[in-house]
Parts: sequence; C-alpha cells; structure tokens
Amino acid sequence: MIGHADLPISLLLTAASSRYSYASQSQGRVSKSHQVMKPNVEDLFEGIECEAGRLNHDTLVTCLITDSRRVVPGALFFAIGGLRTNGNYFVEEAVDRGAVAIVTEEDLGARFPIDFIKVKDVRQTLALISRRFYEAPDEKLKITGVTGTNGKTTVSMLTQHLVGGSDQVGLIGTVRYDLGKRTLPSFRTTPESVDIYSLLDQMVKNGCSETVMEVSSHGISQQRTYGLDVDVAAFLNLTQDHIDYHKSMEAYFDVKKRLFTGEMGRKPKASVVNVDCAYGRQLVAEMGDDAPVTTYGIDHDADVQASEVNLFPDRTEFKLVWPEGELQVVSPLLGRFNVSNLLAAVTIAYVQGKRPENLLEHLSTFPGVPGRMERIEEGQDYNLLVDYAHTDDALRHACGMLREITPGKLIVVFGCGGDRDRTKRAPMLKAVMEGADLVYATADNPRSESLGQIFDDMRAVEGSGSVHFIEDRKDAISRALDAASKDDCVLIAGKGHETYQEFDGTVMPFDDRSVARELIHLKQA
Ligand SMILES: CC(=O)N[C@H]1[C@@H](OP(=O)(O)OP(=O)(O)OC[C@H]2O[C@@H](n3ccc(=O)[nH]c3=O)[C@H](O)[C@@H]2O)O[C@H](CO)[C@@H](O)[C@@H]1O[C@H](C)C(=O)N[C@@H](C)C(=O)N[C@H](CCC(=O)O)C(=O)O
Ligand SMILES: Nc1ncnc2c1ncn2[C@@H]1O[C@H](COP(=O)(O)OP(=O)(O)OP(=O)(O)O)[C@@H](O)[C@H]1O
Ligand SMILES: N[C@H](CCC[C@H](N)C(=O)O)C(=O)O
Ligand SMILES: [Mg+2]
Repeated sequence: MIGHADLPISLLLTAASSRYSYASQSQGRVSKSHQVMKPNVEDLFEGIECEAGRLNHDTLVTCLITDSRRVVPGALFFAIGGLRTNGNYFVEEAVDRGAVAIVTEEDLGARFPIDFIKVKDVRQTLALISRRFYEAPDEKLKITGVTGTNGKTTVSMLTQHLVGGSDQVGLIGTVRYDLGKRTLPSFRTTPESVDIYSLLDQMVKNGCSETVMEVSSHGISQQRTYGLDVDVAAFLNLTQDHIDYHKSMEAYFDVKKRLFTGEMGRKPKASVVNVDCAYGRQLVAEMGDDAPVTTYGIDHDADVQASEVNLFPDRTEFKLVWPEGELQVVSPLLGRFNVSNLLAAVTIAYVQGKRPENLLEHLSTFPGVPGRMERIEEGQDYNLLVDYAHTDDALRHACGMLREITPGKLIVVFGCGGDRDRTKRAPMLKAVMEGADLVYATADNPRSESLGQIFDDMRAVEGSGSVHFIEDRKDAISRALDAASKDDCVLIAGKGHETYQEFDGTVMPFDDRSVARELIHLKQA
C-alpha cells in the first residue's frame, strides 16, 4: 500500500506497468457472462486528472459500480452526489460489501479503511473510466446520437431501419436496447455511462458496426455521455419539458447544445439539425461556419428539404429534395411531425454516405414504433390509437394530425406524470382542450405525487370545467370508448409502449393497448 494522501493521483500514476488478468463480471444492471480483461486501478486512472487520495497501484478492479447496494467484491465504487441522497453516505456499506477503492469528490481522510481517489467531477470520471474499462467500444462503432424534446425514439428506430437493421446497427433508447444478437428491454432512455459502454461493448462483440442512440438532456447533464466518440449528432427540436430539472428553456437548450460543441468532451464528426425549429437555427448560428452541419426542414430552406406534403389517413407522401437530387417518398407514418422525423433519419443516412434513392423501399416498409400512433383494431367502428405524446407540443401535433383525418369527434384520454415538470401540466391540458372535442384527464405515473395535486396543476388552465377528471386510468379509457361512435377517433396518450403505472414507489402492470382491447371485447360481449 502506498500512502500519498496529499499528492495528486495523476502524479502517482506514472510509469504504469500493465497487470491485466481475466475475470468474468456482472456490473450495473447490464449483466455479462463473457470473459473480460480485469485492469488495475493504475491502468484505469493513467492520465486522468485526480486531486488527491490514496491507492495501491496493483489493486485489480472487477467492475465499476455507482450504487452501494450493488457492490460486489472487487468493485470500484463511484460515490455520486445526487438530488435525493449522496453516494458518499454509503461508502462504508461499499467497503463492507468488498469494494476495493472509492472514487469520490470528498476527502475520506487518512483513516478511511480502503483506498480512495478524490476527483473534481465523479460522474465525468465515471464516464472516462468506463470507456477505458470497456476498451473504447465507441471507437469501433459508427455512432449516431439523436437529441431533441420529441421524436428521438422514432428517429432512432427509423435510422436503424434505414442504415442496416438491428443485426448490424445497435440501438440504445426508450423502448429497447438492441445489441446485435440480442435485445434487452430499456430501463433508461440514455443509461448511466458505465451501462452505455457495457452495451456498446456487447454490440461490438456481437458484430455490430454501427449504433444509434437517444441522447436525453438528463443524460448529457449527468455526464452519462461524456467523452463518447459520436460520429453524427442530430438535433430534432426543443419545446417545453423537464423545466423542473433544467429550470429554464435556455438552460435546457444549453445542455442539448453540448452534444454538438465539444463540451461533452469530444466534438461529433458531423451534425444534422432541424432548421424548422428556432432553437435549431440558433444552434447552427452558434456552431459557426466551419462546423460540418447538414440541415433539414419543411418550412425553412435546408440542405435536405420536404415539400408538397400530403397527409392521408393511412400514409404520408412528400417530395424529398437533397443537394444532388429529388424523389417522391411514401411512408406509413402519419402526420406532419413524422415528415420531420423522416427527414431527420434520411439526413443522418445521407451524411453517413447513403444515397436517398436507395432508402425509398426502407422508408415505405418501416413498421413504426411500438406505442407511437399504434392502431388498435378489434372490430370497433371508430378509430383507436395509443400514442406516447407527453408534452404540450406532442399533444398539439397529435391532436392536429388526428383532427385532419377524423370526420367525427376526437376524444382524448391522457394524464401528466408525477415528479416531472409541473409547469407543463396546464399547457398540456390546454393543447388537448384546443385540439379535441372530449377530454378525459387521468393518471399517468403519479409517482410520489398525489393525483389531486397533479389535477390541480392541470386545472390552472381556463375553461377546464368541461374536462372529465377520472382518477382510474382504466375507468377513463372505458368512458372514452363508451363515448365513441362511428367516424370518431379515440386517442389514448402519454404511456405509449409503457407496460406499467407507477404510484408512490409501487409499479403496477398497466398497458393502454391491452386495457383498450380488453374493454372493447367486454363491451362487444
Ligand atoms: C432526475 C434524474 O435524472 N435523477 C437521476 C439521478 O438521481 P439522483 O440525483 O436523485 O440520485 P440519488 O437518488 O440522489 O442517488 C445518488 C447516488 O447515490 C447512490 N446510492 C443511493 C442509495 C443507496 O442506498 N446507495 C447508493 O449508493 C445512487 O446509486 C446514486 O449514484 O442519478 C441517478 C443515478 O445516476 C439516476 O438513476 C436518476 O435517474 C432517475 C431514476 C430518473 O428518473 N431519471 C429520469 C428523469 C431520466 O433520466 N430520464 C431521461 C429521459 C428523459 C426524456 O428525454 O424525456 C433518461 O435518459 O432516461
Ligand atoms: N418531431 C416531433 N415533433 C413533435 N412531436 C413529436 C415528434 N415526433 C414524435 N412526436 C410525438 O411525441 C411522442 C413521443 O415520440 P418519441 O417517443 O419518438 O419521442 P422521444 O423524444 O423519444 O420521447 P422521450 O424523451 O420520452 O423518450 C410521439 O408519440 C408523438 O406524439
Ligand atoms: N421520458 C419521459 C417519459 C414520460 C412518459 C410519461 N408516461 C410520464 O410518466 O410522464 C420522462 O421520463 O419524463
Ligand atoms: Mg425516447
């Protein structure tokens, strides 16, 4: 053991002698059964800036862990200061469970029983160390990072479909993680950095050559994507969401911007930006003339442009124009916002060197995204759709699009999530009241909040007296279906692909699609 509590670790970690051995490991929530290299602390931290600490150069690390309850012998524990608690409160637990060293922003003192490394930013260090632990899988994959308030999942899955399919192109996003030979259900849109690198590592081992990933603003803000080698970064749009976390739209934009500017540790090699969005235009202006940016848009001049947009109840058609050509696109995706999503995916593929004319067939065969305008057909005489709209912008677009294709009444069931942006609740209700004929407000993952409080926040909008507030979501869906008749449309919004309802720490099974099917059958019986 070398005790140098006051020396910067970067000085201690010179002349590293590699001491690799093999071990199997299971870390974070992404378990692995294959054999991996087991590096020592010295190799992991070589060249990484550390403030102080004490460590034994030869200590071997089996896994990187951020939750004390998941520590196993040989773990390097990262003590993260969070919003609710602080990983530093649990360092003793980590020691008891067999951690070999702690990475922390605090000085744990000379009497702390195991080694520790003090750093300026533990989340950033976690990202850098994770990348090294997994031997930089991001360098072996062509990575596209997609950010924006709405449409990330749609654009990511569409891009995956266009550029090669799930065997060759990995996916990290809200609905699932595709790792080449296998698929895992998603637990975060943009997972913790250590999980991202573990997923990318598995993709490489399974023969993927590319990856498309959703990059959420929480992900950027919490350094989950710090240092990631992104080839193409795409900006879709920015509208109100997550103000509880970011505090203002400007701060929210500044966080998204980091994906494009190099403030995330590395600059993307190319960027794709939607110039129909004012924030997209601001981003292009702030990136400067020398940045390799390709723009897309419907209403504004762009490198890749859609015009002559025709929306039909079962498909969308438009003319696609790019610098070297133009052609007619037919897609089963519905609505003008999906033209924007289609343009985003085509532009990403174009920037990667694909010829748009070779994408036509893939554009027309994209099966859609689970829970995004997913049609439920159980013999009822009205149109019934389940969608993931959970912001005022998404709800406005969804209602607007359905209004255009609905001869009868538009009936909407939706709710606002608990422990999320409270200031989006009244605008969400306003968007639905303006867009629909009949509104049923109900529960959508109240989490730790009372539904009464959530409803009160929604009711802040004028005229909400006409809205039916029904606590039980199944009951609300049932009443909406009862109110529907021929030529009408029922939209059940907000939960999309989700298969649960979260109340105060309890997660109950709930799937809008199966609930709606079950209710239709009951009503038909
Ligand atoms: C608001 C938010 O993003 N919170 C994230 C944040 O939580 P936090 O700051 O509250 O952490 P904390 O609970 O105080 O814990 C601090 C540290 O102590 C550790 N701990 C805690 C307890 C214990 O016994 N032992 C222990 O070691 C925790 O593992 C953690 O490392 O740090 C945690 C650990 O890294 C994340 O899991 C957590 O995500 C929560 C669960 C979450 O719901 N995040 C959502 C909002 C999110 O990230 N969503 C985006 C998509 C959004 C969108 O685009 O619409 C996503 O990318 O998924
Ligand atoms: N380009 C868009 N502009 C506005 N609304 C959109 C757009 N694309 C999709 N939507 C709406 O937003 C909903 C969510 O879409 P999607 O899941 O693709 O977005 P996301 O950005 O991945 O969301 P999340 O941040 O929750 O993962 C859709 O169900 C649809 O109603
Ligand atoms: N990524 C979004 C999803 C919201 C989905 C909605 N069902 C809710 O729970 O509010 C979030 O975590 O804010
Ligand atoms: Mg998503």
